[in-house]
Amino acid sequence: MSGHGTPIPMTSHPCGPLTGSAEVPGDKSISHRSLILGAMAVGETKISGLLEGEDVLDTAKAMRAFGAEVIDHGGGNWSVHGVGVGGFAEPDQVIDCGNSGTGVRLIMGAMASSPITTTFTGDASLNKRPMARVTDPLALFGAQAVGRSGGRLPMTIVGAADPVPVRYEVPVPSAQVKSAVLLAGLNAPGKTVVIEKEATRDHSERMLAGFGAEITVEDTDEGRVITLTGRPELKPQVIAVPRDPSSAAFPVCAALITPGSDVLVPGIGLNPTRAGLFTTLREMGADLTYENERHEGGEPVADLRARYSPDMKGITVPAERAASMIDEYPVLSVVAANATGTTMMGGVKELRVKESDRIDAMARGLRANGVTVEEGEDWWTVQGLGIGGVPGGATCESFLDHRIAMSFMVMGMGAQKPVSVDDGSPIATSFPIFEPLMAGLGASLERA
Ligand SMILES: O=C(O)C1=C[C@@H](OP(=O)(O)O)[C@@H](O)[C@H](O)C1
Ligand SMILES: C=C(OP(=O)(O)O)C(=O)O
Repeated sequence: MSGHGTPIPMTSHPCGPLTGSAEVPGDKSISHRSLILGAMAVGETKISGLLEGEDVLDTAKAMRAFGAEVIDHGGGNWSVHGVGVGGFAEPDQVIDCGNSGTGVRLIMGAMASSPITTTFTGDASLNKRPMARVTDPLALFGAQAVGRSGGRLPMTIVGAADPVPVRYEVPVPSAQVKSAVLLAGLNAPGKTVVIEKEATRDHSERMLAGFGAEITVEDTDEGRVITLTGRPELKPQVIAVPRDPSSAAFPVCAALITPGSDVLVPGIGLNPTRAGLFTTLREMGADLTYENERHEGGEPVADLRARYSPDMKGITVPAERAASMIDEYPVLSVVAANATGTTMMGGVKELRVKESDRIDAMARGLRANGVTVEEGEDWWTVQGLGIGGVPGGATCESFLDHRIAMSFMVMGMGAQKPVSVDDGSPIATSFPIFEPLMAGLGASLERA
């Protein structure tokens, strides 16, 4: 798990064209959900293309601790023999979710309506992140939580012996909170209703329907209203995990800012609740096209083709697009530094409670490398220096945050001087093949 090991300092050198095909790993959000819902189904779920990053491996380990049989068949092929809704055993060990907010919050939801007690912990980053956003609604089901001050991990959840269904309006745009409530609702008799004012990624809703749960989604004046009927028997599924658009963002953005590049990123999930970055890049003038558009496993998929784009312009990113690209703002800010004019990113308060405070982490590293950044509580602007205009030459802190580390590695590829990070080890949480994949395209990454 990241944060427990030795830091890995890394440097990215300015490089020539990036070319070829970038086969990025499976989607992290869908991978977590496949394992968790597989563990709550009756029978064997088969998963191909699972992301074998540390975050997801920690979720696999947790599902074993709750009694599911989780088998790694090699090559991204996994099977999960589930124990059924309400069938979780009480783990006899602390559940360590490493660096993963998704892992810990979804698993808390999945166990909260069962009469078992579980203690959760994580690495130094996860143990700083807010958990009350999940334990508040879980208390409505009858679960109790005792954690550190400020609702932080380590934390013990005493699941509800007699859960009741709830109606809950999610106060922050968060698919993790929405999903935790839905997963808890699975073992509550009756209808659990979750309302979200802004649409967030909908993988849980899609996958619950796929597993045979009774779930409806309505767009109303109060927002998206999701209604789930509790105590279903979930039917095991065969799941092909699409490739992760949040990982695709790195080779795509690297190609846009590196002279002469032409990179194909095949088979990327383009669920509209996830594709905001690509829309934004196209609005900035990026030469980014969708080829071979198709549907796979109920999700829209395309091959992305990104070519060097010397004429990108700064834009105001619509605040209502934030949820559909929330993990992509760090790398977008690197592209913004290589565009002309100012890029304004508003409505992004959530960036401050990710693996790091991502506005602060990016602002520090961008400034150290010669880029002007202004920020407020829920917005930031990046002053573009034009293509190739980033001076570079400095070392950035990654704050145990994979997206920060990878974003600065991308920045180095198009900068005037190399860019370094103090610790690239968190990259393994979501994109374990980042270094060989980028090197295969022509990037020059070095471990110090
Ligand atoms: O549900 C999910 O799989 C995720 C939801 C998002 O978090 P929030 O729910 O905190 O916005 C996102 O940042 C995270 O990487 C994955
Ligand atoms: C925010 C992220 O993940 P998590 O919340 O699962 O730690 C991310 O992957 O960018």
